[in-house]
Amino acid sequence: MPPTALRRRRKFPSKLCRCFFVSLLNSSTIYRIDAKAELLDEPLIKSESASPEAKANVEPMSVDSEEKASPVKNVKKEPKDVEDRITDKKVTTIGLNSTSASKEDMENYDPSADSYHPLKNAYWKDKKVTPYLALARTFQVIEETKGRLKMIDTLSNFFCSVMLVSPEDLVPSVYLSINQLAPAYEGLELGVAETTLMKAICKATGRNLAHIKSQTHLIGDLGIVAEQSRVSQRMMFQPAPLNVRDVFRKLREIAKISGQSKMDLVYNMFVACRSSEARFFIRSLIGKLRIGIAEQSLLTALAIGLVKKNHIDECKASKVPEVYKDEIAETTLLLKTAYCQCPNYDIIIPAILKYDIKELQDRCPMHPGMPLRPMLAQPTKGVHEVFERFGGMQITCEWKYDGERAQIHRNEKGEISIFSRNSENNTAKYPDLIARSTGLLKGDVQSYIIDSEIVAWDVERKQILPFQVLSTRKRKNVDIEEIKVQVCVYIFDLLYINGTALVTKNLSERRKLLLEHFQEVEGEWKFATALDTNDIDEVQQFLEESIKGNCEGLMVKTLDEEATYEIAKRSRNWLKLKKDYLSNVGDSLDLVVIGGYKGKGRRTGTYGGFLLACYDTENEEYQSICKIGTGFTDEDLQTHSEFLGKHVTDTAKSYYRYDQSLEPDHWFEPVQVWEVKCADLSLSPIHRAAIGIVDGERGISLRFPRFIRIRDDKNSENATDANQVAHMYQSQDQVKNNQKSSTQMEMEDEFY
Ligand SMILES: Nc1ncnc2c1ncn2[C@@H]1O[C@H](COP(=O)(O)OP(=O)(O)OP(=O)(O)O)[C@@H](O)[C@H]1O
Ligand SMILES: [Mg+2]
Ligand SMILES: [Mg+2]
Repeated sequence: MPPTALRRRRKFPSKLCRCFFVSLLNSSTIYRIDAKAELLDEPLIKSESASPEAKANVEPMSVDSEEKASPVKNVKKEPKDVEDRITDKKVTTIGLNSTSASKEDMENYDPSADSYHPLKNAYWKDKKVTPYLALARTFQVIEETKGRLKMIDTLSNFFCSVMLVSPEDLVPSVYLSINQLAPAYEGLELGVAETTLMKAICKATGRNLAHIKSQTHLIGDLGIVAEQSRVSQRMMFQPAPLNVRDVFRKLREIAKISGQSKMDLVYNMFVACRSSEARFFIRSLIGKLRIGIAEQSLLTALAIGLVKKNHIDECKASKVPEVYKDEIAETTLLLKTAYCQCPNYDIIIPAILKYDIKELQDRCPMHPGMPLRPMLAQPTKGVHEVFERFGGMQITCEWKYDGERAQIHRNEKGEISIFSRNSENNTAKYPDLIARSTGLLKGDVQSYIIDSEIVAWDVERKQILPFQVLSTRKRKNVDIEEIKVQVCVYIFDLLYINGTALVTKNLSERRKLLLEHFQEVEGEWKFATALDTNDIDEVQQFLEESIKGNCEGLMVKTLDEEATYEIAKRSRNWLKLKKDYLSNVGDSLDLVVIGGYKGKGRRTGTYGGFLLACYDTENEEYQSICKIGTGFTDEDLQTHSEFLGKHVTDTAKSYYRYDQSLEPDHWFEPVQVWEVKCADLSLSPIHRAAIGIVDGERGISLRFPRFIRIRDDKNSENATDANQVAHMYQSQDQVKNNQKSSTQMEMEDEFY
């Protein structure tokens, strides 16, 4: 079955549309806001000698002490006097054009409510500056939400409000929602040590360090401890309320400075935090927001927010949800596609606000220095399958090198950047490549982007070394003098040259330009060994040669037809043919470790087994696929236990799908990906991988899974996708032949 036929219908747009419509239709409420109440949002001074009138307008000094780490939905009733100030006096009824925010609006801010109206409920609309509190409350409700669709809808409501009333805050709001300070590839990290934060919290709240430490140990979250500690905070001056753009600016500043001034800045910001702001400010600094919003959810939320914004005025009963469903799906696709070639919100967001979404791809072009999502390949299990797929199309076979994918960029200034498969900036890892990069050029080359594989190289024997050798190379702060593992780069594609993107050209043209502008240097820069042939025996022989040449097998690619470079796609125009998978599964899987089982016997003191999951990109959830206890050395288990022990969570994440019978001793955050091989894939009554694709009730599990290695170059959203799992299951011979063996009960590994 072709992979497209495996795709389930996307469920979420219609549900989201429903939420959207409910929220728009319920939005005719008339709001009562006290004109005076806006004063409550200003910086206030507590003064014992203040006049009674003055006092009436002053936020009580104890406001923090009244705030609890309570969910937004259980908003505490204000004391009568405050309530009076908001509602009793000078009550004015206003509609859409309200100009002032009431404390009530602020306290009740809940973008997850069915009645939420992105314009009417954006209580900051008169000031046009987004309060950090609105974002923190959004995070708070998202954290309490179970379903991913609802989480995304909530975030889209907030984004829509920002787009409508304070659009210049959209960039910082987006970065804060995924806890980044800049595009991921710039690698700007906060790096504030937990003890520094604890000290700042102590100083601000008067609590002692031992207390904060023990609370953090107990609760497992310094963010919550920080929020609760603020109950004891007393101060003469209530600092000005925080807003999104200042918080973002300050976080960037914090990332760039060190020592006492860093500590002071953290302290000053923390003191100004109100209610849940403290929780999320501290979590941002730690680097774990814990709201479960990652890149794909964020992009979906942005797209939905954009559609909501575009229809904010015209949403009448005459507009049927179906109309929006398609628009949401199209907008999401266009946005995600543009993001693959331009993963930079500083560029994308102003463009979506200014131009039609259909222009986005042209408005945000690729350019050197900014990684694009690499094209990926489909696994196959034999030369015959390759020929079945490609029919009469002209193909080329290239050796498949087993190293690390590298997208190498040179901009007009001559600066070189190297990006991993996962678009991480690996430039600092390869100073040796940068030093010798001019040797590669032939003729007039100012800028380029090449696609390649870096492999470890034995300089004396002049041969490729296994991946394991490359993985021992230092990752950061590499000093060129101290490099022990030499590397050679095997180039297989050219995506950009001298200001022109080549991704829409065919491989044969791209290859021609590659050979025209670049040259090989022995043991440093090589073109991937290739053979253009449509002869099945020659392909078979070339495969054998590639194995003798220390490669994994072949990559088979179309040359002229259907041969463009498909950014971010797992394309059927690139097939991988791996020697050791020719007869069974076709490929290894890259799975996320979501739980650990305590070891027994020899494995006491470490985890003895783990629960693994694949990633379902459509529902954005992790689905259990197998338990694993094989393939680990004692040292591996030690390393895994130490690392994963730092990422234990109290309960399973709301976006983990598993059967109760699999409940591990510890759940983990989805932080690590492992490459795993298995004997085959079978239908499972317990596991949830690809559930609903192949079978409505049963998922798919791996039989005899074996740990191969950690995939540092993949994050958990790059793990093997549910559709890939389904495809691998379907491609097995026994399934194809409809034999019953695939329905046998799973055989789990023993962990002892
Ligand atoms: N000639 C080549 N053309 C393309 N890719 C190559 C070539 N030689 C080696 N590679 C590497 O092979 C990879 C594809 O196969 P591999 O099984 O290693 O993928 P992966 O990194 O595990 O990702 P996935 O399993 O998600 O496809 C490419 O990403 C690239 O790093
Ligand atoms: Mg590889
Ligand atoms: Mg792989």
